[in-house]
Amino acid sequence: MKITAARVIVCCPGRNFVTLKIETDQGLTGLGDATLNGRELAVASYLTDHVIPCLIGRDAHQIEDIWQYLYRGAYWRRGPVTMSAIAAVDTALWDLKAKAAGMPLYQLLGGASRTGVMVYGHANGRDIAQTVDEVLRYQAQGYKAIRAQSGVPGLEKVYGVGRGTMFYEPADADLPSEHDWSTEKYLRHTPQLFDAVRRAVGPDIHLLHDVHHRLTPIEAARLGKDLEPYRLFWMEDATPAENQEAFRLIRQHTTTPLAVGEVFNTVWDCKDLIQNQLIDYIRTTVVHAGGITHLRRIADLAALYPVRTGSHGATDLSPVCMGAALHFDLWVPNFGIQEYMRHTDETDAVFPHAYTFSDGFLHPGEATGHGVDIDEALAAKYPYQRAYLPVNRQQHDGTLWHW
Ligand SMILES: O=C(O)[C@@H](O)[C@@H](O)[C@H](O)[C@H](O)CO
Ligand SMILES: [Mg+2]
Repeated sequence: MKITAARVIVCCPGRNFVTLKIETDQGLTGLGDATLNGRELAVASYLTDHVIPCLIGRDAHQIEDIWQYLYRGAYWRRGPVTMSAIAAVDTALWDLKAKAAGMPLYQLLGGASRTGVMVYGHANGRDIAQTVDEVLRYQAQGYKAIRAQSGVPGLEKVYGVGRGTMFYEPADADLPSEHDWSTEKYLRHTPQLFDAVRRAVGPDIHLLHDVHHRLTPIEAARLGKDLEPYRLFWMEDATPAENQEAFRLIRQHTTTPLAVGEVFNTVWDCKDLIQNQLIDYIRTTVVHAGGITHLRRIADLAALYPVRTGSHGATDLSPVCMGAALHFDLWVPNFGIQEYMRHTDETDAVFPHAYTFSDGFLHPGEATGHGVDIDEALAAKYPYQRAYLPVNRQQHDGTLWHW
């Protein structure tokens, strides 16, 4: 099956998405997500100007060889732009191979290891009361796992709380908007949030929280200890993880499970975290960690320790990534949980898909391939609109901090 053409489709149905479409001489096409929030055009150019010329004429069935060619052959390895581009090619090729085999992607990976993919929803509120109401709303919809993020008294804007409650979209301006931050106010407030949430939902709902890289290791250790009475499923991105060793300090002080990795793009970013059992869940994704091919390698390393998967699934990962992720999640033996921030109706219309939600679980469906398509005519009605993620400054002196 020869690759005859490939093109990048950039669209903005409420937010920007970058999609790679690969065509073959057998009339089959494959899709891959290449969306990198706030840096979309960098990946679009990497694909169009540097990758696609090398794909034409290659055998689409040679997924591994093409992956190695694009990784080793780039010389400049790793990084979010390179690995998102490789991921898009890899995902499209797995889509093609499963379609050519006449089966859903999860069957090609090794079949279903579970009946469905447990997901967690995002309950966000401007304050504790509204966040509790949102958590109860998700519980009523059948979610078994719910992430809670709320505004912090004294801070105007914080991560995870957007305009309204149904959808949170962090890329909110033509140039980066500025948030203010106070670790002290956050550390005082968050245990109160989870005391109220746990009292409201009872003991059986999995509760999650995203610190979003904001704390130092010792501050993260303190928060982990303060949250222990509320039995979190995980505390995510407790501290920036370029220094993987930093998690050893957190690990020494708390039994609150730790998750990290949505910004990682190869196994090298998490090798030490996994091998030293400094985390419990690895959050790497199909779109940002080199596609299905590389994500399997990360999951296999994690399975030795035993670290489970908990892939990122925010609105800025397209339905193409979500579809492929669900096939991966249904198969992978050391599955933990899948984030499901949901997309808007206009996004879902551009990306028709086979996956379905029921009673707190997603299922990828039985369509061949990953089961997600793109309506190119509709996508063309939503041209790219530059949008940046915010930046964050310490409230007391304006120091640029982690967003
Ligand atoms: O866990 C999460 O969903 C967050 O960390 C994301 O919303 C993240 O802020 C965005 O994906 C960044 O583009
Ligand atoms: Mg996160």
